[in-house]
Amino acid sequence: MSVVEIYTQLGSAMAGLMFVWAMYERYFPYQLQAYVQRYSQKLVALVSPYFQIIFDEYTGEDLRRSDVYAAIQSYLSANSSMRAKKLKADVVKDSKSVLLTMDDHEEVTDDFNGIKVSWTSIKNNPKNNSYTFYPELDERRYFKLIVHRRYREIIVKSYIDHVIKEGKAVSVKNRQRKLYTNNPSKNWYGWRATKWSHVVFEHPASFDTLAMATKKKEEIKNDLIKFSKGKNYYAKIGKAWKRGYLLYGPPGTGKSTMIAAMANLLNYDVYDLELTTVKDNSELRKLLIETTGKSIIVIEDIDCSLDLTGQRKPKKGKDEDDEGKDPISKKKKEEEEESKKSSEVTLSGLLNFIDGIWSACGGERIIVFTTNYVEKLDPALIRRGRMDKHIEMSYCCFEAFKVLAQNYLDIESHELFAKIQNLLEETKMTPADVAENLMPKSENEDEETCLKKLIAALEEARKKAEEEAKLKAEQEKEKATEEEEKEKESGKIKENGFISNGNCKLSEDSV
Ligand SMILES: Nc1ncnc2c1ncn2[C@@H]1O[C@H](COP(=O)(O)OP(=O)(O)OP(=O)(O)O)[C@@H](O)[C@H]1O
Repeated sequence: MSVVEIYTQLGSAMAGLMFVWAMYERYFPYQLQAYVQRYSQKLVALVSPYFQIIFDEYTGEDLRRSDVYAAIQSYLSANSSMRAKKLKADVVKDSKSVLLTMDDHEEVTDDFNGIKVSWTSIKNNPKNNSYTFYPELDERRYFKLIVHRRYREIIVKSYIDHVIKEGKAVSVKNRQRKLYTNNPSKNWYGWRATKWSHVVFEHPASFDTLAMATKKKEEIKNDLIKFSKGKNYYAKIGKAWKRGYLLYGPPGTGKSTMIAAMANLLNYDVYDLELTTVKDNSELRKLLIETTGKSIIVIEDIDCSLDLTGQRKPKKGKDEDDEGKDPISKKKKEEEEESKKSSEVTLSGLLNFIDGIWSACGGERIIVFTTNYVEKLDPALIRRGRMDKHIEMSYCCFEAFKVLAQNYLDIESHELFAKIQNLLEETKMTPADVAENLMPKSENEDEETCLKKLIAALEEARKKAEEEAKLKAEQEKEKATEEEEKEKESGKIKENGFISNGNCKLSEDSV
């Protein structure tokens, strides 16, 4: 047989096969095709020396995106970008870098201790969109891992763990951190539910720019780092991997700035929990479960968030209050009532949120409360173990000022520093106020002008404080004199044997 004849026969055989395949795809019932595919795969698996593992993108009854799939995707994106022929590009992190992932139906090989494995990313489109009501639900993506049977044990026991661990580390490095907040929203049935929504977290604060005494700052930093590396330690002592911080101090002392610095140091997400929009304890628990690991859950101004006494005020009878009211004010009152009762979160609900059995789900979470009035808080809420570390954010000291001078004016020392140091020792000024004075307001304002501005503000604050102290001392003196006079008066009456009772005077014996 000549070469030409061979090619002719091969060509017609191919054409015939393609025709049969097209007929099969088009006219063979879709359900039967699935059977054929399944059994042919089983047959291949029986004779093939390779075995395969499938990792679906969506798993579980509620079809949640699988963490394992995401980890594999990250692992392969880091390892395949030099080998895969077709890559997909995604922009990450401040739109500055590009993340390359394997495109659909691409195959790459990986090497694990000398064992060759093959990964393929597969996307199955629905066979026939017209059959399905929600075509996109039928789309399936998965990774297929193929490896020789003889390495089954090592792959199952070590390789997959290695891929997931590495992949998670890559995701953490590449991810954009998020700032979540809970917003009330109406669901389909009109019920109000509060849900997390997020924006990209981009606060520039860091421990370097945080104005605070160096020793205290280092202590907090070390505590945070120790916590973030403490997974095994927490497991060993049988404690959930979480830590509570209470930040207290006057407004403008850097409590919010400290939270941002914490998140940036640990590379954590931030969940800013607005308690007043949480309906009740079960909704609070739901929000907690929805938070992810590597996160800081913040409740700012906890003292004014809710009436967390653990006791609800008794509700008044409706008619009792509403009588005689016009419909508009009645409606207004109803709305007010609605918003008041909108949060029925109790102290015990919040305590459960912090360290109840549910709080252990997920792990690696920091809970931060901030308050301007620590003395107002229920001791149960802030006892050690719940709020493990209490940090006082106080007025600006000289060390903190030096950080601000470096941040705002790029200077480490100046002849006016000594004067500022003396003034800061005598006067209370928040870092926010110091920062405001140090910030140049125009191009003409150089460092000296800004430092002089701060000195003037400090002297003004000292004068005000002295006047206030003088006034207070006078008031106290007046009060003391009044009390003394009252005591003298009552002493005189007692001496005369009478106690004054309004208009009439009674003898002591008759009382
Ligand atoms: N310790 C600090 N270090 C650096 N900057 C600070 C510090 N304290 C305050 N600031 C500056 O003052 C501004 C206000 O501070 P911040 O919001 O962190 O204070 P706060 O204690 O959270 O106040 P509030 O109790 O009113 O919420 C910040 O944007 C920051 O620029």
